[in-house]
Amino acid sequence: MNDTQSPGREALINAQRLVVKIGSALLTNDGRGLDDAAIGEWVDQIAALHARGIQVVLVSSGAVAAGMVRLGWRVRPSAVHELQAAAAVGQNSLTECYEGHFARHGLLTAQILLTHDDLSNRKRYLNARSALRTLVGLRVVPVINENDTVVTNEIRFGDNDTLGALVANLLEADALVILTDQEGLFDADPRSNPQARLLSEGRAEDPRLAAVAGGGGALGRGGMATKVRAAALAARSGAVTAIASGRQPNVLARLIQGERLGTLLRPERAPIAARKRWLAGQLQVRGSLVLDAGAVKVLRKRGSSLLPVGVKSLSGSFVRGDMVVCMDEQGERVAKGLVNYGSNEARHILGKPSHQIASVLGYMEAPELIHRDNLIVL
Ligand SMILES: Nc1ncnc2c1ncn2[C@@H]1O[C@H](COP(=O)(O)OP(=O)(O)O)[C@@H](O)[C@H]1O
Ligand SMILES: N[C@@H](CCC(=O)OP(=O)(O)O)C(=O)O
Repeated sequence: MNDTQSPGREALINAQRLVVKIGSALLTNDGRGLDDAAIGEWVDQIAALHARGIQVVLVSSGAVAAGMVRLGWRVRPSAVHELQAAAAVGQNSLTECYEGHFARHGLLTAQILLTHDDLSNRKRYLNARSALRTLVGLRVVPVINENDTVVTNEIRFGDNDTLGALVANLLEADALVILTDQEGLFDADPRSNPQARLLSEGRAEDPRLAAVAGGGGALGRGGMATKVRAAALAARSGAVTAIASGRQPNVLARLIQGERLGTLLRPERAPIAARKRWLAGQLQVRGSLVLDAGAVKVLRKRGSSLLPVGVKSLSGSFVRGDMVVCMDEQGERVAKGLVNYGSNEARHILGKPSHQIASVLGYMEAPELIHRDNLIVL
């Protein structure tokens, strides 16, 4: 750890998968339309993380604000149909803007518009999850927003903080980074309290945070209240949340280096424990593996990862990232976990030592079939 690193920020330093949310307050040049230069800089930062092998999924607001400018509207409408129209016009500009900037780095983007239904309906949730995982695996940067044009008032997330947290859950991201127009969460709204002090760290589920977090500005929607709630949601799957200013130079890389920037809100449980709890409750089982006695023993006694060498047979049809159940040779359930290889690939490597994976499959995704962080012993 170097001088600028702060203890407690290890979860960010080690993050392999990030959800970065950029808010309307930041994206839209004080209501003058999308801030193309600023967007270009965030894209440069995301591309730099990407080049280091860190997966980044972007949740970007700004459609309504950009659409308003294109339509020549000076005041944000309150009628839902007008907001929907503005979002439809503005989403085009937003997509175009990101696509152009990511193309400078040779990166593809994918536009994903989600509604509440997509994440609460089990089937659509799993579809969204596998589409996002596939895109990330293809090294495409997903750019997500709420599908404002088809949602009605009652079901809309409204703010993208909540959407960002749900996406962090969906992808079991290590961290949710919320970039906004303030340095972080203060002990009072700094717009109305110049004496307000920045809170550097806290627990995502601390009930006292809700009391200090107020509403949003003219362009943004949720303010800090929704960011604090988003941190609690993200914590359910073990993600830490950082709330920081998008105007800080190189903010993403600095956060990932562990620099004490913005506000860090940590999950109650250790990330791995929270993540396992989440995994246990959330995912549909797609297949099963039969383990030999040695593998059963190390899973139960040492909490080890499951290597292909300890697996005797498999059934079901699953893809990388799906949940499977592990059983002993007598049919007793031993563990559940997320596989690193789909059933078609896994079949070829069962019973084989990990150093042979690359020669059998032509590539190696990981030496283990299920990593211990993704494994729940039953
Ligand atoms: N305790 C607080 N600390 C910091 N900002 C706060 C706090 N309470 C309310 N706010 C307001 O939240 C705003 C950021 O939220 P919002 O306008 O929704 O932005 P975004 O579009 O980035 O989500 C700030 O500009 C600030 O006025
Ligand atoms: N989906 C909306 C985003 C709503 C919004 O402004 O959210 P936030 O940035 O969280 O305050 C849009 O693109 O305009």
